[in-house]
Amino acid sequence: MAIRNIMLSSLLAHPILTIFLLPVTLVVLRSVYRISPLHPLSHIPGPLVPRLSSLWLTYHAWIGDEASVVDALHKKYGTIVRNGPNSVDISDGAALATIYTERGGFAKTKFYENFALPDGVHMHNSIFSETDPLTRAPRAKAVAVLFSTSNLRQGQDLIYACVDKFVARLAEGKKSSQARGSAPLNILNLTRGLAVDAVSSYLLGKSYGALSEDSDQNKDEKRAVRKELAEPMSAAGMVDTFVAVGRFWYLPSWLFKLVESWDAWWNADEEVTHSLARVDDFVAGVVKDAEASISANAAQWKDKATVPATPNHPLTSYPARLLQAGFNSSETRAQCKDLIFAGSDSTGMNLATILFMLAKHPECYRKARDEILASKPGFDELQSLPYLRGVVKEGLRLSMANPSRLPRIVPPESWTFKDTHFPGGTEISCTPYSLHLNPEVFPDPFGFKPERWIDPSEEMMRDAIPFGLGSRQCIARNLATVELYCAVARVIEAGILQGAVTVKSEIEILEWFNSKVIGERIDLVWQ
Ligand code: HEM
Repeated sequence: MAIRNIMLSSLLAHPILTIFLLPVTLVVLRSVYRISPLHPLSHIPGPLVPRLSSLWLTYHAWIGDEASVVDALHKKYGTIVRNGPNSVDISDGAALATIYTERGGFAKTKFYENFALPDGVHMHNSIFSETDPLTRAPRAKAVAVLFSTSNLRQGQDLIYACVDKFVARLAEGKKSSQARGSAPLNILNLTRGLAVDAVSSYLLGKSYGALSEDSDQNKDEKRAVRKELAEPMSAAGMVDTFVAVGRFWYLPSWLFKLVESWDAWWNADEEVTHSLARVDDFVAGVVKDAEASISANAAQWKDKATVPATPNHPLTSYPARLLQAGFNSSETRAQCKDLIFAGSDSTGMNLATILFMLAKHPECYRKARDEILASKPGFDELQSLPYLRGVVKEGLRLSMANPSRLPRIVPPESWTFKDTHFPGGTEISCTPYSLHLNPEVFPDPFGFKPERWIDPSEEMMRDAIPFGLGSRQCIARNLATVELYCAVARVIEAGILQGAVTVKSEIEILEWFNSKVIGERIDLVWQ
């Protein structure tokens, strides 16, 4: 009692010192608690610094080596490792089912909400960034049918139209590269262009026109496409801006907003501003078209059976479905913008990686070409060609479009995995990088070996999670898969990769949530 009174009176006597010392004391006490045996995760192995502070993960996310650094922890400490004061990563595929799939899986962590999108002054969570399953459900339900295999089959002409334009641009790029003495062609730019055009044509009811010279795009864009087919498409600035958000997504929301605004100001660039405005205009246009179509067809819509089933009909497009499900125009615009981002970055990166690997491994290219030329597959046969399937699956395994952990929260009732207990509220994750490069499941993990998928083990099927898993897996998995198969098959069939070689031996990335290809180029030249 006496000690307490002495402490209190000295603190009151020096209020300035108290204001300074109190938070420092609290931080020190919290740090001591986090590394003490009293902490509920004290039984999980891991190095000292991440146990002390979540700044460790924040730092590694920022510099872009999070996935490989966490993988190195697994190599040192085992399959279950503590990578933050309240955070654990598991590199054992047996944990996937409970974390992501069974009974809807565990909820996404709050920092997903840092990926919310603006529409003017309003921020909206997208289907991706929404953490509350009840809020996400009606939005996902409104659009899910567009991603069904039967809908995609009906919309195959739209996808093939984009793919054929892409193949033509790639062929032009090859010619121009050869004419300029083997100048490098940035295929990432073209694959991203295909992805934006496929998503916009198939889901938004109108092509963005990233690959078009003869569309109604403005002159600057036409010139950019013509110049060397390696200029960034106009949506690139917007896509890169959202990719870059992944480097500080672990920050608390208030700090995230400050850092994001500072970053936008510090890195202000005319091209990015133009890109953001162009995507905003495009999205505003498709939402307006959907609204006009809904009011023009109000009577027809009353009888749902009369609405045409074609996927790009103005009444059945992605924005039209959201509007008719009762979501306002502002939110619908934000959801559409998210598609342009989610749909172009990952599909573009995966397709470019597959083409890069085929150029790097001409023996694989020859096998895939022989198979395709022998079977002349239609849309429905593509995914059952064994070697082509191996090429696509191996590309998805190695491309690391989303290399880092997919974090979730252990529910309040807690969870025990293989005798290790995790209290409710623990941040828990599996990391695609560690699972995809696990030599016990994928021998010679860095090697590009399509044949390993001809008779895959159960563990391979379980641990390859390029699209995530369970109820929050990629909503557009079927669409992205169809795009990859159609594009890879048509590029191989056209013989464009004959004589192609890669400029670099590896694709170097920053391991942000959506990885960034360093230099934003994946170059090929032709010999
Ligand atoms: C090869 C291409 C693609 C890959 C590898 C990919 C990967 C992923 C992954 C890993 C997730 C889950 C993230 C998590 O659990 O935290 C995800 C979710 C999502 N993706 Fe994709 N994606 C691809 C293409 C697309 C496309 C083309 C679109 C849109 C047209 C899209 C839209 C979405 C959306 C909306 C979600 C959130 C789903 C939800 O939480 O309910 N993705 N994607």
